[in-house]
Amino acid sequence: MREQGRRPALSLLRIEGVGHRFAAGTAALAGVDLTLEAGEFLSILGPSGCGKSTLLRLVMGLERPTAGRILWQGAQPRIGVVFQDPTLMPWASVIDNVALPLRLAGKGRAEREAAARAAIALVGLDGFEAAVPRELSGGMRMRASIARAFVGDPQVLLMDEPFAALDEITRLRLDDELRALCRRKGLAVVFVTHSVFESVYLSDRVAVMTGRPGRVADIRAIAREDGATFRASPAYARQCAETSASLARAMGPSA
Ligand SMILES: Nc1ncnc2c1ncn2[C@@H]1O[C@H](COP(=O)(O)OP(=O)(O)OP(=O)(O)O)[C@@H](O)[C@H]1O
Repeated sequence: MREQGRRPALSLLRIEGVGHRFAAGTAALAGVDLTLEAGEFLSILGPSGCGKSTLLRLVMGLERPTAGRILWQGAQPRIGVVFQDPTLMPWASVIDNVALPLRLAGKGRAEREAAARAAIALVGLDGFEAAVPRELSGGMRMRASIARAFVGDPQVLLMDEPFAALDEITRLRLDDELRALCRRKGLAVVFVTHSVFESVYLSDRVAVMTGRPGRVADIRAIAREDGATFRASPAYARQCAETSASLARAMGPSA
C-alpha cells in the first residue's frame, strides 16, 4: 500500500488508479488518480457518500485499496489527522488530550508537556491547558483537535470535514487560521469538504469527485490571493461559480 516508487517522482504523494470495494460489496472508489505536491493545500470536494472519507483512510494506511496503488515519495512522512468530531477524551484536560499521541509513542512527561504547550499556543488556546472539553466551545474543541494533530510535528495533514459542524463565523475564522498556519509550516494538506466555498477559499487545487463509486471528475487550480480580501473578491466569486458548475456536472443529472 505504501510502496516506494520505482522511478523518481516529484509529487509527495501519488494515488494511481485507486479503487476500493468493501467486503459487503459497495464500490466506494474507482480509478482515482491524484497527486499531492509538497506544501500544497488540496481539497477533495464531492457529494455525500462518494468515497471521500474512504480515500483519506486509504492514504492514512488504515485500509488497503482493492485496486491501484498509493505511493509516497521517499519515506512515508509524519501524518497528522483531524476529523469532523474533535474526538477528545471528555475526562482529560486540553494538555493531556493534545499530548496523547506523544504518550502513545512513549515520550517522557517533560517532552510531552513542552510539545503540547507549543501546539496549544499554535492554535491560540493558551490559557486553556487545564480545561476539560465540556468547558470549551465547539470551535475551541476543534482547535484542541488541530493542536493534537500538530503535536507530532507532521509533514502532511489529513482533514475530514473538520469544520462542518461549526457555526459560520467560527468556520470562516478557522479557515483563515488554518490556511495561514499550514503555509507558515510548509505543510501539505488534504482537506475533505462538501463546501464549494470553503474548498475554493482554502485550496491551491480542488479535486471534484463524482457520486459513488467516486472518481476524480475535475482538478481545478485555484488562482488565489492570500489575505482576507480574497473572500470578497470577484475572482473568488467567479471560481466558486465555476467549481460549483463542475461539481454539478460531476454529480450528473440525477443528483
Ligand atoms: N466499512 C464500510 N463497509 C461497507 N461500506 C462502507 C464502509 N465505509 C463506507 N462505506 C460505504 O462506502 C461509500 C463511501 O463512504 P465514505 O464515507 O467514504 O463517503 P464520503 O464521501 O466520505 O461521505 P460523506 O461526505 O457523507 O461523509 C458509502 O456508500 C458508504 O456507505
